[in-house]
Amino acid sequence: MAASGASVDQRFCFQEVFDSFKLCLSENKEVYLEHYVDGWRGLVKFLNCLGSVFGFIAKDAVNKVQVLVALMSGESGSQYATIQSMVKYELDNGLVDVTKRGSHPESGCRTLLRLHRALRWLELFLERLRTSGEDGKTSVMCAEAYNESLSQHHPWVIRKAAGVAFCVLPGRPAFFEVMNVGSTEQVVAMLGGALPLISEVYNITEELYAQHNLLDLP
Ligand SMILES: CCCCCCCCCCCCC/C=C/[C@@H](O)[C@H](COP(=O)(O)O)NC(=O)CCCCCCCCCCCCCCC
Repeated sequence: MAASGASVDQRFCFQEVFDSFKLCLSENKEVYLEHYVDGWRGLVKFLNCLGSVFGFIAKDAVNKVQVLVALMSGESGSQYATIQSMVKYELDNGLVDVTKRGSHPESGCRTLLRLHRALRWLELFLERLRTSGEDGKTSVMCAEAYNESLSQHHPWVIRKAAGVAFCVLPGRPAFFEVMNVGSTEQVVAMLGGALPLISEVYNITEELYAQHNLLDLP
C-alpha cells in the first residue's frame, strides 16, 4: 500500500546516517558528495520524527540538500562528485561569492559550508549523548553543543527560535527509541562507531575550506 510504504520510508534509523558517512570517504580521503547528502537526508528524517517544532530547521536543511542535488544532477554534475572536486571547479570558474553575496548566492561551496557547520554541532551533540547518563537531558546537551558551534553563525532571532525548539526535545530514553537502533547499549556502541567517521569527514572538509579561505563565505 502506498501509504504504508511512505511511512516506512519516513521511519528513521540512525544506522542509515552512519552508513552514509562511512561511504563518504574515498580511499584517498576525498568526500563523496552523494553520500554526504544522503547522510543529511537521513538526519532530516530523524528531525521530522521529532515533531513540527523542528520544521523550520528541517526545511532549511532540505533546501540546502536540494541546492546540492540540483548541482550534482545539473550539466556540470560530474564536477560535483566530491567536495574536493566541487571546490576546485567552483573556484576555478569564479562560481563562488567570496566576500559578499552577489551573482552566485547559492554556490555549492557556501551551501555545503552551512551543512558543514551543522555537522560540528552534530558531532558535539552525539558525543554528549554517547557519554551521558540515564537521566541526561537531551535539551541541555543540544543547547550546549549548539552554543559551542553553530550559534556563532546565527543571528539572534534564529538562536532564540532554536532555543525554544530544544526545550521540547524528548528525554534520553524516548530519543534513543526514535533513533531506532535497539537497546541503550546498542545505541551507545553505534555512536562510538559513528562518531570517529563523522569527525573525520568534518575535519577533512574543515581543512579543505581553511586551505582555500572558504570558512567565512557569505
Ligand atoms: C535533535 C535536535 C535537532 C536540533 C537541531 C540543532 C541545530 C539548530 C539549527 C537551527 C537552524 C535554524 C534554521 C535556519 C538556518 C539558517 O539561517 C542557517 C544559515 O543559512 P543561510 O546562510 O542560507 O541563511 N542555516 C544553517 O545554519 C544550516 C542549519 C542546518 C541544520 C540542520 C540540523 C539537522 C539536525 C539533525 C538532527 C539529527 C540528530 C540526530 C541525533 C541522533
